[in-house]
Amino acid sequence: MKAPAPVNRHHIKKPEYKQSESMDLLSSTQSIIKDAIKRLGYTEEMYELLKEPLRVITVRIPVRMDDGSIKIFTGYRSQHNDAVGPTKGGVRFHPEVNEDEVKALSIWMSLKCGITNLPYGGGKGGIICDPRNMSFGELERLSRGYVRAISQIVGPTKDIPAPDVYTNSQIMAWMMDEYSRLREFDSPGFITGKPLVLGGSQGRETATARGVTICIEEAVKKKGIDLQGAHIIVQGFGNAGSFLAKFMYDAGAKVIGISDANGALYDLEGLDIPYLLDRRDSFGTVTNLFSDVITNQELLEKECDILVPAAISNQITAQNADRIKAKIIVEAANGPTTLEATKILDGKEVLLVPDILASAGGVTVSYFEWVQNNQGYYWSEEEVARKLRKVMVDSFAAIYSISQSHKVDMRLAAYMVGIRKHAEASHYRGWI
Ligand SMILES: NC(=O)C1=CN([C@@H]2O[C@H](COP(=O)(O)OP(=O)(O)OC[C@H]3O[C@@H](n4cnc5c(N)ncnc54)[C@H](O)[C@@H]3O)[C@@H](O)[C@H]2O)C=CC1
Ligand SMILES: O=C(O)CCC(=O)C(=O)O
Repeated sequence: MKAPAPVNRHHIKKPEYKQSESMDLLSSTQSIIKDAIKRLGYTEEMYELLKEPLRVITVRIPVRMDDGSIKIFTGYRSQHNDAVGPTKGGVRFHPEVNEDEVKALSIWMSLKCGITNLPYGGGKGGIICDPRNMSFGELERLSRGYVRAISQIVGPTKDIPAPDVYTNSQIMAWMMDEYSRLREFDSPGFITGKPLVLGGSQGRETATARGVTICIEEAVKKKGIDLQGAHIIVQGFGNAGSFLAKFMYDAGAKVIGISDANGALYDLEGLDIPYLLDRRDSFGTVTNLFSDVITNQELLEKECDILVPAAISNQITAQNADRIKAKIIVEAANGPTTLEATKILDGKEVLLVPDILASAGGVTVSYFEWVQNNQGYYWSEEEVARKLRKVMVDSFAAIYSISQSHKVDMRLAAYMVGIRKHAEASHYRGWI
């Protein structure tokens, strides 16, 4: 790895898509839900219920900017299905977030909670903004404004937000503080991913990466690969990607590539991950400190044993799937691989561990945080790690076994496991 050099932002090349390929996350997820519901023997009415969220709210949030002007931001909160219990899921701050994406993400949260057997349905939120160009004060006012705008439909027994792309424990703290000013019956269980001093859980910050790590450990056993010395590429160096890279480095694997929104670093000898972790900023950016960067798309196509997309959606498509050389892909990001690409990779016998399984460690420890908040009794990091491991190992085994017995790919198997609880609960409630 070369020493830091003057900033040289690499041009971000968008991935190419085939004309016929669907990049629409909502319609893609609906088509798999349809297949899963049918294979489980449920009716068309059940599909009609579960293919869309029960509730989606769009809000407009006026925020006083530092220059004195007022800017109006648009935000969303989507609640997929609350037959099992309150809805749960993160809030992303991103310039390209939109209503359909938030709807799809809330459906995926239901699937994750179904797979890990948490007493929740799925929820998700988003605000169209670019926090990288906003001050601390502007971000605080936006976070508080969002909570005021959605306060009627969220709460510790209704819908519990958490961090996602470009949001963090500080933003969760502001949101919790705003909620506690609005509601008489304050509870830290309104939101998870909080700082430890405000009722956060040990292990939540690293939970998504821990869950991905456990999936990698299970996947290499299936493929007969030794993790020690295995070559790993991680796309994204934020909460999910950076801790994952560190866990892989600590396990003796060789992390040969990492990336962020500006480009990618690649070194066949292995990157110095602790050095990079020390230098990344709070948005998971580090490559702008280097001059010898390649593009994200070039990185994805490099030879490796394990590829972990841990950034954004639609990165592996029908256009590049054929050129992907990894033997195992573990999806830390939500929706990084299109359906067409999933089929191509399955044909190449790549073991693909899907997002709704691989990234479920985050919501699992968020659930632990909510339980600890509700009982007012806090667990050690070891206890959280032990409980998380059991959930992830059992979930991986259940999905792998369904994929083998039904001769379907791991994604469809995960949908079959994840949707069942919501279908059953909706049925028992007499909705269908
Ligand atoms: N934080 C969590 O607990 C969970 C996160 N996830 C998913 O993991 C993924 C990453 O989330 P976090 O690490 O939390 O976000 P983050 O905001 O901490 O980091 C995002 C990373 O992606 C990079 N990135 C952004 N745009 C990019 C682009 N166009 N090309 C390449 N890289 C780009 C950023 O530079 C940064 O390194 C997302 O898909 C998120 O939904 C899934 C489950 C839980
Ligand atoms: O921690 C949570 O509740 C949700 C995490 C999340 O948004 C996700 O898994 O995509």
